[in-house]
Amino acid sequence: MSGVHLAVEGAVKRYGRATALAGVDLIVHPGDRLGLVGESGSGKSTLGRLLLGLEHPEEGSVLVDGRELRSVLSTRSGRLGYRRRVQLVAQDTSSTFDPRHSVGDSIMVPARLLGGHDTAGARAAMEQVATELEIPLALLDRRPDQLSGGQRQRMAIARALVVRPELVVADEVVSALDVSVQGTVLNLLKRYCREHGAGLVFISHGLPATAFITERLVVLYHGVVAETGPTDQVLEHPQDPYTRSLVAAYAFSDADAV
Ligand SMILES: Nc1ncnc2c1ncn2[C@@H]1O[C@H](COP(=O)(O)OP(=O)(O)OP(=O)(O)O)[C@@H](O)[C@H]1O
Repeated sequence: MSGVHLAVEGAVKRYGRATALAGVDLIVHPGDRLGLVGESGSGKSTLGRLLLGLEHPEEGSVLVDGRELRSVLSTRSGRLGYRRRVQLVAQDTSSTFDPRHSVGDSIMVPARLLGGHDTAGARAAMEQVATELEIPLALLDRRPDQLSGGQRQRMAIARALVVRPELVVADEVVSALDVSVQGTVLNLLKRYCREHGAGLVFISHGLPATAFITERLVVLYHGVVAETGPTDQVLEHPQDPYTRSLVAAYAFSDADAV
């Protein structure tokens, strides 16, 4: 796997009068496990959508392997290629799965469309990824409403990983889960990235989960990058006042939990 190199340069994104991103620079190297943290409204999800090419900046650019993402996505083959390489796992699994179909059927859609598998190949790819994610195969026949939140989240990860993406953008994927289930989901995601050399952009409010799974942190504050650096370094020696307050709150809630 060669890996995806993404560069965001001077990205500005506004929604009406709200400025979600006010000039953001960011590089995602192949195989990077990067955390995007910051308070609600700081622009994390917007930046994630820019990386996925679901939206484009009004100013500045997003480059994939040195090419403008917008132009890569302008052709059908470019879109399919990029969707195969870069996959989103969202928190809201209700939009990931069609309530009328089994989750297995939904997982086979990208396997066929993006992975190029026929039906038998898509089934084999699905069963392989389910096994990797420790999903009992019988659960694949269930509809989404017949699964627990944790099971559904794991299925959403399976749907993203079935095409063997080189980069996974995970937006608040564990925030709604019990702490015990969070650990399992984080471990499975981390294992995929390690075993396949895949990159990860992990968007989260939760510093403990982000610290566990990432190697580098980008702290967003009001649509700008307040601080960036190796995860351990940022958490142990935060330089920016906002990062300090974020880390202090984390240390406090950690002490609280003991
Ligand atoms: N589709 C949209 N329409 C209008 N405003 C939006 C839209 N998406 C984001 N915003 C605004 O842009 C700003 C950044 O939002 P964004 O969702 O990127 O932040 P976030 O850090 O991911 O927050 P959260 O953690 O709450 O998801 C906010 O002020 C938000 O209200």
